[in-house]
Amino acid sequence: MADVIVHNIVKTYNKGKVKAVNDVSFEVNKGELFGLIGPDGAGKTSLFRVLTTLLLPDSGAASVSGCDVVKDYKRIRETVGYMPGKFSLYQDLSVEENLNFFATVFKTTVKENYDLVRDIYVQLEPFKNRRAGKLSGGMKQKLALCCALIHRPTVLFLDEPTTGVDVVSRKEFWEMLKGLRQQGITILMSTPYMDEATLCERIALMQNGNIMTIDRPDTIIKQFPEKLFAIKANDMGGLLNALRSNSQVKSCFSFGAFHHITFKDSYGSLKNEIITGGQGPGPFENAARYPQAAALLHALQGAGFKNVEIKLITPGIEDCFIDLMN
Ligand SMILES: Nc1ncnc2c1ncn2[C@@H]1O[C@H](COP(=O)(O)OP(=O)(O)OP(=O)(O)O)[C@@H](O)[C@H]1O
Repeated sequence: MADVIVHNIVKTYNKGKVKAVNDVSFEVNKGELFGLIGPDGAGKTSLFRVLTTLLLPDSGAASVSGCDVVKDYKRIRETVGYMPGKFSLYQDLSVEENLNFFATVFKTTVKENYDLVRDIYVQLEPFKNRRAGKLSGGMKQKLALCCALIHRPTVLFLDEPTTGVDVVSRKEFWEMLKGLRQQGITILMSTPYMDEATLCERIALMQNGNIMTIDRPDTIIKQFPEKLFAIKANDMGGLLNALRSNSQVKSCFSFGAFHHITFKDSYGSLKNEIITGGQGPGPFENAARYPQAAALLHALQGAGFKNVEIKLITPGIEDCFIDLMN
């Protein structure tokens, strides 16, 4: 059953000049962990603000736990939890005071719902008298999550909860979300980090106010339409230029230690073969099977590149995102 229903929502700013959310529709099932994945400016915050009744949509309809975001806004405010992207707790109040404050606003007590936040709050307890403004980024994030949960929401909206947080805290945060899902809370979270996409049950890839695709992360990856290769050499800057001007290369993007490329010829009968895993580092081996990759290797070596390495890889969500954008 759908807990969040979004139907043709449009949200514009500046008298329609900026289209932040462009006719977006999707549903989030009860108890699901759903990710809205997209870069800055994609429209994630605007959509969250519509769903949490902080902004009115220009058109379209949406409901959360059966309540309409316009007509039933009071009910939604009582039943959902919202952790905004910007830290929005009271910096001058202590950890404990912030939590008590949010519990009181929602006409409940910390004691009443402590079981829901206990696993998170125990990590904050040693600092319970510290002012929120003096907490580390990871601790602020945990406190904000506790405050968003303290009234036992049915749906939790988390707007970029891991942005600007260190890697260890990000990992811990995802562990906490798994725990919350076991409690049956529906979670809708947004993130600009593509690597977090695979931690969600389903994701929507969003760009310029539009949803490009919605599905399970592994399904989106399987739908990547080409063979993808990772390539590196001694001169990565020169390699990028060489690849982008090579007539056989269809797309080329820099991905950390490698560049990712696809070829114009998708290898005919191999096109629909599912790639099950990366083939590990090492020189490109199967020249007969992938003649264009072998030819490219040869051409690059001929052009003076050293230590050229090409390997067939499984695409990641970022590869899929770039492919859908083009
Ligand atoms: N109050 C506003 N007035 C005018 N334009 C706005 C306003 N808020 C957002 N926008 C614009 O709407 C578009 C979508 O912004 P939004 O904040 O919803 O995206 P986002 O994906 O959450 O990105 P970010 O992480 O940067 O917040 C952007 O072009 C942004 O500049």
